[in-house]
Amino acid sequence: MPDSATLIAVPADTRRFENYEWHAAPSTYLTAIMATACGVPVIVPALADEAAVDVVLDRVDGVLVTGSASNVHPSRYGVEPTPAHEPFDPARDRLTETMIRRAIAREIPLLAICRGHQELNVALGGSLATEIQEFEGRMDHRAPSHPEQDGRFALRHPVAVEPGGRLAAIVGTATVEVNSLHRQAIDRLADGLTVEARAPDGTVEAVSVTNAGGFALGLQWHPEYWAASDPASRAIFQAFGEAARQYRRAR
Ligand SMILES: N[C@@H](CCC(=O)NCCCC(=O)O)C(=O)O
Repeated sequence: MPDSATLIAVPADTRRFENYEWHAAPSTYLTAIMATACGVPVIVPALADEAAVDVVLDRVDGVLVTGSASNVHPSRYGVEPTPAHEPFDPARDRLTETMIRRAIAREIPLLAICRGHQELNVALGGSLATEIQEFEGRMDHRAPSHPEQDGRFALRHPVAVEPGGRLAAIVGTATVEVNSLHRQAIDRLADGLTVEARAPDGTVEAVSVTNAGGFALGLQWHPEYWAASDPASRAIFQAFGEAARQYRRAR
């Protein structure tokens, strides 16, 4: 049951269809916010400038940065763009960079998923690697080719959770089985981030903001997809919702 007083900002992707440009977010994230975090999602268009982001952040209790098929523009982490880095969404890049930095500065609870996890690293000065499946010793983290979304999310791999870390305190287990739908990953970890979980090939699967006063997590996988059924995914969304309610009560 959503608590109508707890608002979660969700920065939008831009998409073009039916001859219009849309600012949108996938419903899997919005549903997990409502049903499991028990908050109300507020999609923020990728038109918002810095002043508008501040106005939004004055009114929300959490920020959830979604995954996306698009990639962070490599110029944001000092790399020349190549066709392998495409597709891009520069409007989203601008919005999320501002929103992530400001949410952290204000200690607003932050949950950054997949592209969001990568954006968190870039916003704090880290870099990304692309086509990681082509690197020696790395796994293929891309989604299986399948006509149904359940099939694309079906392939699981384990991640080892750092003992004593912030993620470990939420999921309560040494490993979690995660889905995997990405071809980029953290390369240089930003100063200010702590690794919370890794895949068997060393890929950074989860991070926290080291000095964050509250909830500030990035996850390379998609807990939103299984938030209703998988205990670790549910625990992550419940902890995020609880952090947002605490933030609302405190402000
Ligand atoms: N584009 C980045 C981030 C991956 C990501 O956010 N995936 C979300 C799911 C998209 C889908 O449904 O395929 C990368 O590839 O690493």
